[in-house]
Amino acid sequence: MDVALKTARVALVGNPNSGKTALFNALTGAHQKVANYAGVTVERKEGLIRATSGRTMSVLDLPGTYSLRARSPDEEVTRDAVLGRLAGETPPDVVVCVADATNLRLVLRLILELKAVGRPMVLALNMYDIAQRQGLRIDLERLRAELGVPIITTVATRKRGIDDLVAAIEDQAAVAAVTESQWRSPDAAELRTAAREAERIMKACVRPPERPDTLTGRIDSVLLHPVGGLLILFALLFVMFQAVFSWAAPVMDGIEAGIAWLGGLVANVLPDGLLQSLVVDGVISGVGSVLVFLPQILILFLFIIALEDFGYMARAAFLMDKIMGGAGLHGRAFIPLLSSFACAIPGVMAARVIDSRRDRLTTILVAPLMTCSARIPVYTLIIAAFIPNETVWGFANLQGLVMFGLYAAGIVSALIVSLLIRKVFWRGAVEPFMMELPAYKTPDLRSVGFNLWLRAKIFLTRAGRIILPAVIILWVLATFPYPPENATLPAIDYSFAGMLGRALEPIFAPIGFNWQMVIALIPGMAAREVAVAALGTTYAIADAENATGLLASTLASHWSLATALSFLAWYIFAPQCVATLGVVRRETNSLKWTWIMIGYMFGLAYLASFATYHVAVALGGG
Ligand SMILES: Nc1nc2c(ncn2[C@@H]2O[C@H](COP(=O)(O)OP(=O)(O)OP(=O)(O)O)[C@@H](O)[C@H]2O)c(=O)[nH]1
Ligand SMILES: [Mg+2]
Repeated sequence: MDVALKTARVALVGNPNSGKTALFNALTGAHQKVANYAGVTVERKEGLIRATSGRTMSVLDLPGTYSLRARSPDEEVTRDAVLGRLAGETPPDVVVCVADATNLRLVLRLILELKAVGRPMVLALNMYDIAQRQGLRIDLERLRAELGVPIITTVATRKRGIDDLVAAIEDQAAVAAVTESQWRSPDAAELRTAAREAERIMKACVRPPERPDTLTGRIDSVLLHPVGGLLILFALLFVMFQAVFSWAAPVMDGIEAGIAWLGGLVANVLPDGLLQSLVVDGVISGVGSVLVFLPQILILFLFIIALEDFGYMARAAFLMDKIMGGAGLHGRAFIPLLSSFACAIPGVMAARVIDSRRDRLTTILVAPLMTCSARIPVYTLIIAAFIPNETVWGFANLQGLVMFGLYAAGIVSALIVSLLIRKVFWRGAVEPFMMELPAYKTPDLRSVGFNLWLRAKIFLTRAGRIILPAVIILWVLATFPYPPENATLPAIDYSFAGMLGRALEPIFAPIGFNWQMVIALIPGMAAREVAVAALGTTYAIADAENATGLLASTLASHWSLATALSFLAWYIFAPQCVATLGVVRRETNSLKWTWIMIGYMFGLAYLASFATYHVAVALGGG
């Protein structure tokens, strides 16, 4: 077969945080996650390049690595992809080594290793904008001659140099590669030779920057200060949760009013009866009760995305390292745990950056305790209904403070649980922190905006794919069978849902849950925010007079404070998300550990709710 006609396969390889994914996105038009810290990409992602010549090539984005001598599962993915060891895959036709032009020293060794593999290669000198701003002088001609590979300078985030890069890749794709991958793990002497060679090339080709990045150092002396740094971290978190409540309030009121208006409108248009009930009590109340929380989720993500782009997250990891190490967590567990604030699924996957299986398991087991964004609707609903919106100590909003407390409860229990895991299952020292601190970058407004839009899309898609079907099923269960002629109780009491709720109620009565809550917990296993939708549906049907009222005020009139607090405690711990359990099963490759996680989380949830309920009742909250 003609080489030129075959779809060439291209692999992007390079150090962590060198801009591989940004380049992948620029080449393919994809929107994979890009952030300013090492270890963002943990699996291979494939895309298509359409060259101006009309040719298409497939391109692989890979996890970052410093060497082909892989230690952690994510680095193994890269090694195996480069060497063509993945099942059913041949080695790539062209390897594109993506280098951070401002940080060539480390990548040179990787380039030498990659050259030894013997695939046709292109070097993309990325972040060239920063190199130029710093006045870093790289002798490109000399470097090209030393390395014997074509070099293209790129600015992935601005899509600069992309056409040249594609052209260079096409040229290399025409070069016949050696058939066998020749790489084998080097011994100590070879490693030393390679390091010396890299150092020599570095000296020969790169002049130190005229305007070195002193800003990063100056900012770090403040943000990484052992005491001041931690205070700033906590202040940031505090402001974040205050903002989640105070900034979101007006928009949420608007959305709530819109949903109530829509419900009223549809109720007028549709005739009384089953269809009206399905649309108004089921779909609009249920889905609407979750949609209201979109502004809060976006505000939270605005903070997270901006801090990630700025380069703060790796610093936060550095600051937390002592505390995490004390609790038996690996230094590299921070990023997986941080990702879990969005959702435990990417968090559990991000644990692939940890090389020791035990440390990885510990991280995976506690990741779901981090407050994922699906808990926000549950937390906010209960807080809005039961915690007064008042200012304490003259500056802090009480609702924001409670939210902060719930997040803190998740973090603290993750630390305690990992400590216990260490005590019960294994001992031994944890590895200290080992992550490069990236240079600070001004967050790019367009990419922050775009990432927020992606978040909104994820949230809305969940509302359509998970919440909508769940509320429809629940509506059916809560409506049928019809009550008997001489019924004395509300109709829902005679329905399947009512029967189920009543049957399971005794299990949950000791922790203060009523049967409506029990009903909400069952579809709430699919995903946490479904519980809010389910409460919306259940109470809309059960409480027909109040149906147009807002869910928060309905709950406030039906639950005691103790019940509400107990429900919050339940949601800190309970493993209410089947998708996470599936990913834990896949990533640990062990049913045993999945069950251990389910068991300990339900156990903690029940205990915490029990204690919360009884303490609250004793203090007069019954
Ligand atoms: N100024 C500038 N920033 C860039 C450039 N390319 C990437 N970045 C930024 O560098 C950071 C890292 O980019 P990523 O694409 O996530 O890096 P990666 O190599 O995929 O990182 P890992 O997946 O963790 O290995 C992000 O903040 C990007 O916005 C560039 O050419 N110029
Ligand atoms: Mg990446």
